[in-house]
Amino acid sequence: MKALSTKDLTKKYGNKTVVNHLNLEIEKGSIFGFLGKNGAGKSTFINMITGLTLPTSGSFEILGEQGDSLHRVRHRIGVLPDYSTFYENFTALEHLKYYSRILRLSLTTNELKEILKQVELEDAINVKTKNYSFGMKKKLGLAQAIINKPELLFLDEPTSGVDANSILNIHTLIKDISAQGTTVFLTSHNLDEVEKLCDDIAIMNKGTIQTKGSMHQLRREYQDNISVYIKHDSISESKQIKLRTELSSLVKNMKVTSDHLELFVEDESVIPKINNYLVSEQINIYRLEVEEPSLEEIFLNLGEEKFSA
Ligand SMILES: Nc1ncnc2c1ncn2[C@@H]1O[C@H](COP(=O)(O)OP(=O)(O)OP(=O)(O)O)[C@@H](O)[C@H]1O
Repeated sequence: MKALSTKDLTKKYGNKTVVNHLNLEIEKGSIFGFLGKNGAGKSTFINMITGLTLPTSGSFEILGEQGDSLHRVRHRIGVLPDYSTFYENFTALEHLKYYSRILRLSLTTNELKEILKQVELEDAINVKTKNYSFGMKKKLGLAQAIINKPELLFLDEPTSGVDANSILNIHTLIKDISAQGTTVFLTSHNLDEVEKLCDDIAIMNKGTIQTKGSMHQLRREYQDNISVYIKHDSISESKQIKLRTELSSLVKNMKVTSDHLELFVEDESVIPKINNYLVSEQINIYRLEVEEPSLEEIFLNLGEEKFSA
């Protein structure tokens, strides 16, 4: 079952089409990465799905309900917006108490403190949010987004402005939340983060989806060459020459040395063939490493400018 599916979802501001007939399906239980350059239309898309702005045309279904009945599933959704605003004179705990009352959740003070602990705000529970840093506000926004144990959680840039240690903690938290069955919809300009966390990815460009698929599919689709490094026994000069000749039909490029091979292949299906050949030649292999292209390289292959936050 899908957690979210959109059909020709479109948003125009005046003559400008910001989201253009967008069709997207998000599998339940997945961590979905939604990427795109500044101004691609990501936040506008989230705003439509979470009811902050109305679509110009098209439709969507969220947690089994049509988009125009969003109010029926609102309590099953969590949202961390790009920028959260808080009452300056409220402490973090007062905020969560207030928010849990709005959502009619009967959470005890200890339960609320536990949520603040999850986002590493346990030392700042009683500090007024006017004294919070940008990163602390992000964490409080995250606490607010997960307070209702949502089935579908939207995270808009969850780690921007957050220090390195806290980023690791937030990644662990996202994985834990996902492991408990929550579907996570994540936007981020941090490609390493997306690569590390997300099962499926869509890349948006000028209001449309430029490409989508699992990390594995995208790698296969956009990689030019697969780099293979093989460390082996020391071999003689004549054996190196023989290797060069035998491998030339399998690989695109190669460097043959006495104790290792550096190969570039077009298709991973030739890797077992290379391995079998080395074994048949009684060359002992100590290490075989296949280097896959990173998400950043996939972007470069898409003809996109290098990403920056
Ligand atoms: N309320 C609005 N009125 C007019 N234009 C808007 C409005 N909101 C967004 N836009 C325009 O829509 C386009 C897409 O904006 P959006 O914020 O959705 O992009 P984004 O992909 O989330 O970008 P970023 O990564 O910078 O957050 C931009 O050109 C923006 O100026």
